[in-house]
Amino acid sequence: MITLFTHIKELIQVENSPKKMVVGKAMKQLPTIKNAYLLIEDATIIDFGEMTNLPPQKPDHCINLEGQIVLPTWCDSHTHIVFAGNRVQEFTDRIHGLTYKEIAERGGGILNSAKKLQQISEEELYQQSAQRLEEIMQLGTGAVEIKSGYGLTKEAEVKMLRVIKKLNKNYPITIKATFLAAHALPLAYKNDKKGYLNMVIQEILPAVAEENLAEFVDVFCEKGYFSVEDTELLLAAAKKYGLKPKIHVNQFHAIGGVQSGVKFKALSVDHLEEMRIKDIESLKNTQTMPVALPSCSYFLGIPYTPAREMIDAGLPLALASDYNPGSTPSGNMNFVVSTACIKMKMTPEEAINAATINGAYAMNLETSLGSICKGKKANFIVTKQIPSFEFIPYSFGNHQIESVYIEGKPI
Ligand SMILES: N=CN[C@@H](CCC(=O)O)C(=O)O
Ligand SMILES: [Zn+2]
Repeated sequence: MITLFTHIKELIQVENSPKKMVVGKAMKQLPTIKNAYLLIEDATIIDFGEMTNLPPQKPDHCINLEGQIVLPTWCDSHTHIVFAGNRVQEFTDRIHGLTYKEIAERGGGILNSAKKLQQISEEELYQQSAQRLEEIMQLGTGAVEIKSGYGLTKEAEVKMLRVIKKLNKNYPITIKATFLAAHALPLAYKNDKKGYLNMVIQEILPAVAEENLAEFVDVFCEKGYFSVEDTELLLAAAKKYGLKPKIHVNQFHAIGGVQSGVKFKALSVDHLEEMRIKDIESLKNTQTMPVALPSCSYFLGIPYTPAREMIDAGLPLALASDYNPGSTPSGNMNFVVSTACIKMKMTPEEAINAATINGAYAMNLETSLGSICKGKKANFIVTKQIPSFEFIPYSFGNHQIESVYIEGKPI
């Protein structure tokens, strides 16, 4: 079926041939076409251009989008949306003065989520997670990465990853799975980190690979969680199974995780709230995408990733939500883009590049998503009637979405 969208006020993030990512100064450029048309066939973009150049067409459907803007759906490259219940109690504890670290040391935090997740059935976990997935699709997300890491036992990690696989099968949104058993040290291994890492490497990793449950591997490389040495041990083991690293680094402390990421050719290094000059230097001229998670900084009241410094130094940057029950109970990429502009001083052009094409790269999806390009998936957002694309981040806390198309169909 062929659908033609006409009189689009502005078609955002267009490209003639797919690029890998947008880097440094180039992030200020956001290619657009005013008064545009967009032609899709089933799930694929087949043409676009200026209305004045529209070739004669006999589409099955024709939709007039006068006054409305069209942009690619958000590519959210870092989430933990498969989780059980919530951690609202910790939210109020933090208001009363406890820190994220203190809560974790009391057995709250990731271990609290792991306990909840271990207790519920795969079906119940699927239902809760599907609800979150539907919610983010309505908010304009058309591709998402989801991590394990609230299981922390073989059974529960595999349960999480099977839920991710089932979501991928049942929903049109593109989903990538990441294996994150090294997210926290479970109570059963409280004084035996080596034992836990051995168990992850010898028992869980082969099971995950056997069922083909993940494409990426992640480690929470942080003081009090996993050291650089632990991280490298795990990345090396995962490499044997073909899992590419996407790792949590520099959230609270800069301990060398960025350098490990670069050394192991990580697809991305994520968080980066604490960046030293040498961390920025290490990322230059590499294939590793730095990923900022501004909603996490907002919710925890921790520093924002120094986006300005990083982009001005010539690095690319992607933006993602980090949707999870502890540090970011929100998967709203519209809010992420606004917050990046307001708090990190990214321009709207930079933020949109970061949340579309660079996010796609951080999931290995840049050839099929992240821009309006012939042959790419017809995943796009149609806005309400708004004055300009800058209005999207400007109107923070609201969203300007009228409809979301995933694989060519409105959802
Ligand atoms: N920092 C590690 N992992 C998650 C939070 C996990 C949690 O608190 O449940 C994050 O990316 O912020
Ligand atoms: Zn995370």
